Amino acid sequence: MAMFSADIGSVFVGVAKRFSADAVHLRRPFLLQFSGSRRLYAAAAVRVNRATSKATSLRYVLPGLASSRAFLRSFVTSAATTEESSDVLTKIPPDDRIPATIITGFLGSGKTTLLNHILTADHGKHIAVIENEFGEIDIDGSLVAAKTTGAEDIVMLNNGCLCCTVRGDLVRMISELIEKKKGKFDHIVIETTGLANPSPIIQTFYAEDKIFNDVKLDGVVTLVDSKHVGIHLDEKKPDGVVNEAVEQIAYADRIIVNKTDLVSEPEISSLIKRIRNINTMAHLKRTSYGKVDLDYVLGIGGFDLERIESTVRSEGSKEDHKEHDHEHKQHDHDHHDEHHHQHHSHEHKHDNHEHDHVHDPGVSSVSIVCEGSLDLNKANMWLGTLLMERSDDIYRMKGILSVEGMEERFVFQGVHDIFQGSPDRLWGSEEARINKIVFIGKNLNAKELDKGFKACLL
Ligand SMILES: Nc1nc2c(ncn2[C@@H]2O[C@H](COP(=O)(O)OP(=O)(O)OP(=O)(O)O)[C@@H](O)[C@H]2O)c(=O)[nH]1
Repeated sequence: MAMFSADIGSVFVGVAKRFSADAVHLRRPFLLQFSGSRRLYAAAAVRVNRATSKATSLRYVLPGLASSRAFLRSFVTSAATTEESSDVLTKIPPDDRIPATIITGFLGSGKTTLLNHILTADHGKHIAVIENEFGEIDIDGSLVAAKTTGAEDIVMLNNGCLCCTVRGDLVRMISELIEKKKGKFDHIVIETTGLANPSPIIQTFYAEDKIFNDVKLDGVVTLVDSKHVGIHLDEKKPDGVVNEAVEQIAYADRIIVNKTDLVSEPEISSLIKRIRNINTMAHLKRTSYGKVDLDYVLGIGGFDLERIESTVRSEGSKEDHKEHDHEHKQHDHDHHDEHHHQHHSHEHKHDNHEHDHVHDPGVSSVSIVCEGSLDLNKANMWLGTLLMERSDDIYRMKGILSVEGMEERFVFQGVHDIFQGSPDRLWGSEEARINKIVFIGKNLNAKELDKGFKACLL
């Protein structure tokens, strides 16, 4: 069990076990534990390390006192690797990390257009931009620079795709930005190449201490070219090769269906259905020339435990219309969303052949909604085993859980093998304890997930 040098004795911390190089299956439960009697908890954001026995980082996100969520703090642990014992040093920086937004989308989908829209809008933010151009000439960089008034800094990442060869450069650049310009900008926007798979970029924010300590991932915004995306979604890739267009949709927190001026209404509707089949969690908007409100793309808290509710509640809603833009307004529509949510979940559980008979390469969303309380040990075992065995295929997940003996709801989110969870508000005395989980991933078996989850209920 890990030990913490910081004064968190009163905090009951669940610690994931570390695994040796050849460990494929859990020897002990992947674990979150709670002290039912205290309202002070630590949550664990845990990177399950299957691939290496070298020291890596476990991350724990400490919500601080339950009443003061604004003090969400993070502390990083550098841990030894033995399974049974590890000395963990903790640092607790204040939660003033700089938010970073990833803008992705296939070639020509409108990423630079959106970026220019962001940079030229009147939002008072100082934005540092990281442009990833595939090739030696930074065409996008000059396009952005030419039109920019709001960018504090534009850094080019050339000669490679952010998702593979230049990931190290991304780390270096963000570190340099922070070292040299900290305080001069308050948001980072990263525009990926059209061929980037967002996953490794997302993981960089958790895997790299240098970044994690100073920067928090705010969200993944995916532009979709309504006119051309169909061809890319249809493209059959060889085994083991990802379809970037599908992946970009799957990882998104916000989907912007762009270039709607070039297609008919029925085409847009059919595309939105198809997108929803891949990702039910993201908010979605249709537009042209990337014209969306800035708070739709900046400050969205897509990886923020405190905002999970808005995702799982609105999950399944077809589209963000004007009146659904803001979270506080979405709450007015709870009943509607809830209803739709459950209905949607049902569809996926029993019929994966819905929605125009489209089969994007095995990437889909699965929702589980059911009332009851979980046996903690069983839930730990189930979730832990699932992540150990399937984390490559589970792109993103979010949920709100009811755990037996716990007065608060437990909220969590994950990206592959990174898991982050925390108790949040108390369950209401009259409130039905309804668990909600959404998975987005490859080859998900809805029935199996549903069965596995329900077997953890008391
Ligand atoms: N008709 C139409 N054209 C658009 C729209 N949005 C962007 N464009 C145009 O589409 C072209 C590509 O837009 P960009 O913003 O450069 O797209 P991108 O995703 O940055 O492109 P890459 O960097 O090549 O991946 C440009 O000529 C834009 O002016 C739109 O909504 N409608």
